[in-house]
Amino acid sequence: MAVYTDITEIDLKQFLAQYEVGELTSYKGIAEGVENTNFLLHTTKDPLILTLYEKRVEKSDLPFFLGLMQHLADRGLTCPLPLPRNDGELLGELSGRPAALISFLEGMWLRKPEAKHCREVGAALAKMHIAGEGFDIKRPNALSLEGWVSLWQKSETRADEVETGLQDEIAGELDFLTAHWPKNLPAGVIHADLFQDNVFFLGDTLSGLIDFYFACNDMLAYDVSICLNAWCFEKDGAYNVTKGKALLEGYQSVRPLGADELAALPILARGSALRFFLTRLYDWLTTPEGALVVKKDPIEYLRKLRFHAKVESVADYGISGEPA
Ligand SMILES: Nc1ncnc2c1ncn2[C@@H]1O[C@H](COP(=O)(O)OP(=O)(O)OP(=O)(O)O)[C@@H](O)[C@H]1O
Ligand SMILES: N[C@@H](CCO)C(=O)O
Repeated sequence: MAVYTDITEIDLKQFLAQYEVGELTSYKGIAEGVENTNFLLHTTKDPLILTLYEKRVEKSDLPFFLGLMQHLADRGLTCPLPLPRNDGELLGELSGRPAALISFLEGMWLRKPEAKHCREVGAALAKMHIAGEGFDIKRPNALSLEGWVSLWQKSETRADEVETGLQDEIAGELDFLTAHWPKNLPAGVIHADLFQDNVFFLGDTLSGLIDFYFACNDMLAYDVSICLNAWCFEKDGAYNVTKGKALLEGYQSVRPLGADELAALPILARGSALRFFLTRLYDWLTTPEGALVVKKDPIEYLRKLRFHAKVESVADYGISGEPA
């Protein structure tokens, strides 16, 4: 459960008085998610999401995240919209945390996605990449190579508690990725965390994307590799080539990948697996016992990393290496 910060009804009502959102009728904490605190609010008008931004969100990044949602929604992408306060500001404060009200998006996330859903996710990611063009605030990816090295420095001495031999393996991996990380691939605004719980469906139809709080500027194909990792492996750790093919074809039906992007996919996927391994490892080692949050398994991402390290070409992902 991720309700890190509690709120009182009195404080909430004072906070809501700064918006044109009707009268509060009920509110409850949302158990899902690991990063921020979310509440579902019912009012005499529309339902709303209240987000209190927690440890990994820098307050200075919030204009990027909130502005991006507005930019994408203006360009037809279905995503939540931050609501302005009466003074025009998108950001306020509640219980000592930066806080925003966000429009409620209909839909549910899928526990057991199939290939047809992966195809839709690929297409939606490509649409997001195109809709992100022209967004004028920049945010470098804080969780790319340099960020990985500093995260690793915080965990490395305890890494072998999770699996023997990890210290050497990850140090070697970081050296490899540092030496071979692609440069000059097409870049733009990426979501950077488009996992199952951040994509809503109504029936089999994708109804919207949420949680833009890792969004940043980076290589577009890196975002594709994040989705391959998040959507195309089974619980037993096996890569599902049918899902991978569907996701990549879905993406390319909107934005074909160049030959350079296709060739780089294995190393990008290796890097994105390392990124989620490292944040999960850090949380695994630092989250106190009894904390009301379900810790995510770092080893799941280590297995994915090892899979990509053995991939020889994109044919292993289920598509040809020729640009579509
Ligand atoms: N705009 C929205 N409309 C409807 N439900 C939402 C919305 N935003 C968040 N939620 C609900 O809150 C949950 C957690 O939200 P979110 O994924 O943004 O949290 P998080 O802590 O940042 O999560 P993560 O662990 O994915 O980074 C979602 O799974 C969804 O149920
Ligand atoms: N999607 C991330 C958690 C949110 O940042 C993970 O599964 O590790």
